[in-house]
Amino acid sequence: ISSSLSLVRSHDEYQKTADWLMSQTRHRPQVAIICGSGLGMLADTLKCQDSFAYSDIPGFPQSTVQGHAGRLVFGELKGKTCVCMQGRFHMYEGHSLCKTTFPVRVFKLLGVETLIVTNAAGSLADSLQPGDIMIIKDHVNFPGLVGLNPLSGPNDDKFGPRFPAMSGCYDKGLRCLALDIAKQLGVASLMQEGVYAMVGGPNFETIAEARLLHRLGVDAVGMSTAPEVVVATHCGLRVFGLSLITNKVVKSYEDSESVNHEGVLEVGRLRSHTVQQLVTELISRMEINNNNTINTAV
Ligand SMILES: O=P(O)(O)O[C@@H]1C[C@H](O)[C@@H](CO)O1
Ligand SMILES: Nc1nc2[nH]cnc2c(=O)[nH]1
Repeated sequence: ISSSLSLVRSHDEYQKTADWLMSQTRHRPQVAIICGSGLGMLADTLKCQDSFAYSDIPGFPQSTVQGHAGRLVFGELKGKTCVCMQGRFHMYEGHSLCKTTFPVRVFKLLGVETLIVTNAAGSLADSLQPGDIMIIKDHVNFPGLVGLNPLSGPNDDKFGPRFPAMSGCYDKGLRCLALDIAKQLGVASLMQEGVYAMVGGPNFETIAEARLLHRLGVDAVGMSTAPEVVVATHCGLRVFGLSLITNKVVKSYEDSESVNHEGVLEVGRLRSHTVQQLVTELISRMEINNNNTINTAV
């Protein structure tokens, strides 16, 4: 914990990255999307793209995980300006939590109002099958519960309060809208709301851990998302989250199946079209209050 505190970033560092991006693209995004494992294709739907390798963006961390391309893509989607992270940062890669959430505050400084987080997750709920899409209603931030929190360290009042509330951090209006869209697209049978839990990873769960999470009321488990949502909520972003269920978490000693990352990516490919349709329609129909779209001076 003490080593992660020493890695806290200053407001200037976030601002420098935001200023650099604003000097390189005319897009002024209203919506940010973070793509989970195997879900990088969400960026393909953006028109008039400007894209940047993470390695070229000052201050940006680097992706090290297969299925996370490491590219930031700006573009237009159904009349809204978006920025999409093709690849996120995970605690298990060795990044501090400030680093894993660094882009979220940069998005805030770019004028983003709504954050869409996506991830690949294993299901604990019997009602969730591989290929289903879970709208995240709430989360359990296991690392956060024991003090591994991206907001640890001195609070930056310019971003938000010392003690932010987290009840209601997944916007109810957007969740209802997504369920409505699922009905219209004819994919309602694939979708339900549920509780996501973040564990540290990188190993998948033991059977005893899976049983514990199930008894605690967790519907799906993964290795990301919660820190990004905590930081986004702290700085006042509206959040929508979805988990693509890529596997069932093994809960029985009689079950000989086991999960692997290639299988996780494969389900992402199989469901890419549906996830793209849902996110596109959601962005199209969501109301945005700011008119942050394009800067003609760049
Ligand atoms: O970035 P996400 O949370 O989608 O990635 C999940 C969790 C691990 O990083 C990986 C395991 O296959 O997928
Ligand atoms: N922790 C965890 N993360 C995942 N990401 C995709 N599937 C899983 C899983 O079963 N467990």
